[in-house]
Amino acid sequence: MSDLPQPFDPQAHDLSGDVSGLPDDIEVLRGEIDRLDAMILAAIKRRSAVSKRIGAARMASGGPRLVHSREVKVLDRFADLGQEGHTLAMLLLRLGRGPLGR
Ligand SMILES: O=C(O)C(=O)C[C@]1(C(=O)O)C=C[C@@H](O)C=C1
Repeated sequence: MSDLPQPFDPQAHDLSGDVSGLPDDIEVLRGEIDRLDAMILAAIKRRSAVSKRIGAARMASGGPRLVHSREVKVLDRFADLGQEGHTLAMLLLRLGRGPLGR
């Protein structure tokens, strides 16, 4: 096995929306939320770092800082969460590209 970090594999985790198998125990349910928040935070940090790497690589080869078509794809991905999904996707894009206008 390589020592290189492997791409995130969502299938290695139970991320299904069906929570009917969980017990009606607030402590257990809170534990699940804590576990998910830790994963979400780690995933957001990793996404931001990967996004910055792409931006740096693109700009190093003379490309633009932003790619509108890719941003539209990201926004589409979150569309099933409605307006909140749009807001969330915009926040993810902002975290990855850093402050604009500098
Ligand atoms: O996919 C790219 O080309 C990226 O630079 C990544 C990313 C993103 O965070 O998803 C960031 C900035 C671009 O405007 C579009 C998308």
